[in-house]
Amino acid sequence: MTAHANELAVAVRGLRKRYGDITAVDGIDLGIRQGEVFGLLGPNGAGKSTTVEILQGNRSRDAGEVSVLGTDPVNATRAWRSRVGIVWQDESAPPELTVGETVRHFARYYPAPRDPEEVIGLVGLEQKTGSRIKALSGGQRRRLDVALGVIGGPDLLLLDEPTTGFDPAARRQFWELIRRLADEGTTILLTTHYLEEAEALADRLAVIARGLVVAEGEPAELRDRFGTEAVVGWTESDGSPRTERTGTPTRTVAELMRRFDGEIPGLRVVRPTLENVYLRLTGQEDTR
Ligand SMILES: Nc1ncnc2c1ncn2[C@@H]1O[C@H](COP(=O)(O)OP(=O)(O)OP(=O)(O)O)[C@@H](O)[C@H]1O
Repeated sequence: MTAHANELAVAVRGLRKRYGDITAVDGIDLGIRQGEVFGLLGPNGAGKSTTVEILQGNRSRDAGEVSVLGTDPVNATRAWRSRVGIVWQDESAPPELTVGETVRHFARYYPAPRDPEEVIGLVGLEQKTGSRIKALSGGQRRRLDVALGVIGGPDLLLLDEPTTGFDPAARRQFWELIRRLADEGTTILLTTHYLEEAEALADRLAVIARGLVVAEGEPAELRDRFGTEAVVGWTESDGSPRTERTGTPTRTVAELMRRFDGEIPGLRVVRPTLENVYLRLTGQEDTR
């Protein structure tokens, strides 16, 4: 790949993957800078997991160039694997082991692991160090999975839908954990269905739909770029509600002011949220 690509933690160009007749990934380009939290956002079946599995070196691809920490995952070595943290859902650890035993056990797989007690503290499980895995709640179990993903001291952490099934409080606690890891300088790629999650965590995000990146940028930038239209609503003299989608809401309101000669009945101006933008980009917009 080019010299520029070497500065990126993850560089993907023209990635394609088919499963029989299904095109899961249809030519994806991605560039993830070192130290950033990058969100891969998209609806079910968009191709997020397939992409992450290819980056992990756990799935073959049909076409495209992929560089993860300067290496093609197809040529993954043990040394490379120790630099890429993967958070598995329900890492297979014996349920009879305690949290402390499990983290210390996994640390032995790595050449330069982090301190197990420090990692347990990082994920907020210090009160549970002596608890058996089978006694953990779902959210605590997920924190343990993250602890096992970072115990090797990775430069890059890959998280595939880390908070699916969490209640809102657990999700917020998990976000804090991700921010703490990001503050330490770990590059993080996370996939999510939740726009709120991508907005809360990601420095930049790519929206993917039908195996393609349909938009990429900072959350605020995407809102500005795709969300310039506003909906102006008002009530006509006969009481019927009206709405108009417009790129120049001020002009629309000025015209209405002239028409109503002052106060406009039921006036509202609604700017699209990032959620509206996302739904439009992924083709799920309610067009009523
Ligand atoms: N092992 C597989 N064999 C056949 N088809 C697959 C396989 N894995 C994924 N697919 C299909 O590829 C497409 C993309 O799936 P993928 O899991 O990558 O999407 P996703 O964005 O992660 O979706 P979700 O959010 O539902 O996990 C889907 O149509 C899916 O059904």
